[in-house]
Amino acid sequence: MTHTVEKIGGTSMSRLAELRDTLFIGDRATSEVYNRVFVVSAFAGITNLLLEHKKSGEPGVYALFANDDSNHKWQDALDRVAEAMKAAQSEILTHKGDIQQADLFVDERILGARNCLIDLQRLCSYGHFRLPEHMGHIRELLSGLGEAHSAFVTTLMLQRSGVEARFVDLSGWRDEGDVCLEKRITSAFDGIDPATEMPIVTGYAQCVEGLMNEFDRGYSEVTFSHLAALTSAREAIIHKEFHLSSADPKLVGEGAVRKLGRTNYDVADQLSNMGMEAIHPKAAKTLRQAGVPLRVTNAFDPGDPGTLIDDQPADTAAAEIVTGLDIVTLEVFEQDMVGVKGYDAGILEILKRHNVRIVSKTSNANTITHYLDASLKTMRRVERDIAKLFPAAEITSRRLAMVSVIGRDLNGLSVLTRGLQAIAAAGCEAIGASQGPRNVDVQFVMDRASSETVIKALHAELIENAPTRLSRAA
Ligand SMILES: Nc1ncnc2c1ncn2[C@@H]1O[C@H](COP(=O)(O)OP(=O)(O)O)[C@@H](O)[C@H]1O
Ligand SMILES: N[C@@H](CC(=O)OP(=O)(O)O)C(=O)O
Repeated sequence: MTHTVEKIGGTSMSRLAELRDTLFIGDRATSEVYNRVFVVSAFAGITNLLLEHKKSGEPGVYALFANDDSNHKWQDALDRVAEAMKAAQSEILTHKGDIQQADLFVDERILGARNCLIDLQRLCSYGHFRLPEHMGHIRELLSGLGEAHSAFVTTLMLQRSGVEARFVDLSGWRDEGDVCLEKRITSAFDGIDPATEMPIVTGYAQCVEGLMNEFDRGYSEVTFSHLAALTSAREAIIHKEFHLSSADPKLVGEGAVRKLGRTNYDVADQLSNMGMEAIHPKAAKTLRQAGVPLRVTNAFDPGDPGTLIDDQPADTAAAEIVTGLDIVTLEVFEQDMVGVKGYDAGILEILKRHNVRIVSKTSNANTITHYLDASLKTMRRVERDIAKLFPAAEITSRRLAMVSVIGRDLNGLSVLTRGLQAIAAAGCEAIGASQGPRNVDVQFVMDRASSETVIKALHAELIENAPTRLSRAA
């Protein structure tokens, strides 16, 4: 096969009209327009409204429906989704006929979802049917609305510009079959010839495994990687709003950050652990196993080759990325812990039960500290369960931040020492710091209020001042 499979994230999707003139068409000859399959995310913010906010946890339709205290709340939230979808498409579509078609599409899908949820509530008012058993399906149904919408709008926009674009809806809308992810993708691609048409594929794919159930947020990269692997793509490409850079350009400055020319899956894994999702870890695995090379590019800089991600080690040691994450530390202190086994296992079991993501951990004789990515509401439940299991323990949760310095090879760079000095010189305090013997990341923990200053200070010390061979971002 000679085609590529290319994914566009939500932030970039919201600038779709610009993408038409750079990524999709630009100054390409007709022959260069095709042999590219696009997988799209929902427009920025839509999945947050449908499910819950990815960062703040603010409830969307799903979360409101799940704690259904009043019928109005989730219904109003669904209305807000429709409004946001229509607002997004009005920025992109210019032809009246297209806008009308897209409005109808939104109305039809939102009405369908609304009816489905109402019917389910009615059914579950009978004792034999339990709402909790269906929540997984509801989450799947709602997720799919966002990507179906964005793919539909993208197709309309491209067709209006003369591209043979084809809407490929993997969301299973009103579909009867129970199919696995592989079948869902391969049967949708039956009869599609990427050489003569451009498939615009929904980032959500309905399947018996349940995409949300298995992979949760960031699922569009899972669809993307499977599609690339199953169709033996020449290359899998993720288009982002910026070049994959040594730090967030919005925070450190576009002029100060460096573009990553190349990195490996080890670094990509550390980035997703820090919530940065350079690529979903499960998606990286699929591509790695299928031997499909991965590239991350700036969607708005089409002439640039971007960052190649493979499984190769670095030629020279270097700090590559500085990135931060708000975390909650869970400290369990018990004097009797010293020399006794089983405390850690007990805590882990509780964290697993509450589905809490562990970012990192440290322990000593009588204290186990987990650095977690969790809401305070979940933390209260976790603390309650730990108190029940270890009644004599002192349990403390604190809202802090973690900043991590990541690179394929950090050996010999004294990242920990230089990092602590840079943090102190910037007038901040490191509450914790850790580095493992494998030396691909060094983590610093501090107050949330100082995390941005720390990112800038570490970036200046370890990347801007480093004599690396990374090139500057254009
Ligand atoms: N190291 C980094 N390199 C590039 N962008 C980064 C980095 N860290 C954070 N970002 C931020 O990530 C944001 C979203 O990136 P992107 O992956 O394009 O989102 P999406 O998947 O929603 O399209 C950008 O607006 C940028 O500010
Ligand atoms: N919009 C979905 C799917 C996705 O993966 O989006 P993005 O590519 O913008 O992370 C989500 O937020 O989970």
